[in-house]
Amino acid sequence: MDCLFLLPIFAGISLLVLLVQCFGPQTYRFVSQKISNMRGYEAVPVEDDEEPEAPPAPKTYMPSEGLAKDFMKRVRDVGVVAWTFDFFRLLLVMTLLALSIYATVVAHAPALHGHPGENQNKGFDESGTDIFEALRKKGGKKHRKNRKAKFDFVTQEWIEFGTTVFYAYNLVLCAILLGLKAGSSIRKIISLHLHLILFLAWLVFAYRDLYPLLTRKLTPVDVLHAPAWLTWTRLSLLTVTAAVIPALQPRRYFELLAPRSIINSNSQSDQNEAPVQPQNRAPWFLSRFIPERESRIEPHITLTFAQSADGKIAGPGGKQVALSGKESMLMTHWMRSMHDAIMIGIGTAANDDPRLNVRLLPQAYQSETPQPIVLDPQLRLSPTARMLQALHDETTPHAKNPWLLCQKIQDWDQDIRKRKAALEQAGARIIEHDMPGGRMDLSLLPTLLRSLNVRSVMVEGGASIIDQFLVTTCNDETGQQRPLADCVIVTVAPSNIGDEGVAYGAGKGLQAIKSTFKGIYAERFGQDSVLVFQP
Ligand SMILES: NC(=O)C1=CN([C@@H]2O[C@H](COP(=O)(O)OP(=O)(O)OC[C@H]3O[C@@H](n4cnc5c(N)ncnc54)[C@H](O)[C@@H]3O)[C@@H](O)[C@H]2O)C=CC1
Ligand SMILES: Nc1nc(O)c(N)c(N[C@@H]2O[C@H](COP(=O)(O)O)[C@@H](O)[C@H]2O)n1
Repeated sequence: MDCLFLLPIFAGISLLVLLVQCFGPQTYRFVSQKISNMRGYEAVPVEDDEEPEAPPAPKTYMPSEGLAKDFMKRVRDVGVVAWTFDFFRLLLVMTLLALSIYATVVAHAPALHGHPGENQNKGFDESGTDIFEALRKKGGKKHRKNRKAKFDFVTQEWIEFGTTVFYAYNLVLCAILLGLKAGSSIRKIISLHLHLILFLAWLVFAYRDLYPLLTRKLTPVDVLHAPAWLTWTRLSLLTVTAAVIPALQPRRYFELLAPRSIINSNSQSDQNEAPVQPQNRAPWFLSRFIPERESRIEPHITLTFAQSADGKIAGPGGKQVALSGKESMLMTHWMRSMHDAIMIGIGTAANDDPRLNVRLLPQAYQSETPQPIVLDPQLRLSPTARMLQALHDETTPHAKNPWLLCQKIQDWDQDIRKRKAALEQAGARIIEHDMPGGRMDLSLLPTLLRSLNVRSVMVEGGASIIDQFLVTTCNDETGQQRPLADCVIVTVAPSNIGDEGVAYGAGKGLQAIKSTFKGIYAERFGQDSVLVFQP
């Protein structure tokens, strides 16, 4: 079999794998949710007069600023240079596709070279490149009468047709890539597929046409079937597409080579300090405990917070304290960027007025801002909260409309309804949930997250939320009980707050974590120790 037949096979395998990678986890989640719903109905009989739960409100996206501006924003997110490389690759693949169509037609025109086999020893007849003449003959009256003959491809025609299909598939992937968000998992997957199959195609062509040049007896295979200029043009373009572009295209993590600017951008007082390197480790350190988005099937829950050496998370009266140093704070922002959502209790939202964004990361990562979720049973969040104001601030274009999880609305008085209207007006999305006694049963959180299409959440406190996450369990896929949090990441600062500070875990601090989770890792970030616990 001719090894060029491998090209459409590569495209077919890539398409299948791509479909599994893109839709496999969703399908699994959908099926397992249906199964757990069915199980739930068996265990808890639904009362007759119970209202069926309303479907979740449609997703709120950042408002469009017009096609041109949205497009420029997307290009800036990906990086102008990286995007230009992608665009250049699209043009090259388009040219390769056109040349393959041309080669198919050449192979289809017997006037040019007859059956490929006939030319095997003498090479392609360069004088016969009047393709239009050849086509005219091929598509003549006699030929049209016999429709069947039109599809009567010889091997060489099938080979070129397969190559055309291969490039058409690559062209579709290149075009999709141009429109995808920076850092999205689907962008990473498609990019990997493109790199891999184009490189494999290059290997096949190199074996056919370059390897013979190193021998004394062999002739480049494709020169036997097509004009030499066509063979060498295709090989050169493919070399640029499959080898030069992937080698030269800037990668996102390159920016980490300039850590000093990232760290100092936020603080004047750091100017005279010696350069520090450890923050470079943050994404790699965290990736050991926080799975990649595309590999998540069940929602991943990370519980995280900072504490003083004496186990306090805030000062007297709940006063917010900057416990994390700049290195561990940067690590926390990396952690935020690695989750779909970030969740806090309304106590923290009211007390700290947090922004919950990734502002310490380089520009290219700003689009990785997680979805803010506030557990706010009575809708106490202020409509002027910073996370709502950010929606109307030009300097924070990636701010996401916060979701407020509140109790079901039927018994609500006029005041709460007014607050709801004001919060919605300010950009919040209100999600109602059963909260008997004003508390949501947190063991149902994975189910709720699945229904909201959230694959991972970083829970950032405060005290009451931390306490609940340390003791709540839920069912895993096999029905076994397991801790709700998949991992607990604690930044321990080398300072004491004193007895008046806000404690967690009934005052036991790290001991409370250790009773359920095993300490598995400790890493220094600047002056702070970051401890990781898993069940
Ligand atoms: N050092 C750190 O890393 C952090 C420190 N903090 C500190 O924590 C303090 C705030 O802690 P808290 O007052 O305990 O507030 P919190 O943030 O834990 O929120 C408590 C409120 O959330 C709601 N809530 C709690 N559990 C719920 C449930 N299961 N279902 C529905 N709603 C629920 C209730 O309304 C409750 O009053 C602040 O002083 C803040 O500075 C907060 C976050 C991180
Ligand atoms: N990692 C960490 N270190 C500290 O020292 C902290 N005080 C906190 N607090 C959490 O971060 C929120 C503030 O977020 P923004 O900086 O405004 O984005 C605060 O509400 C706490 O959840 N965390």
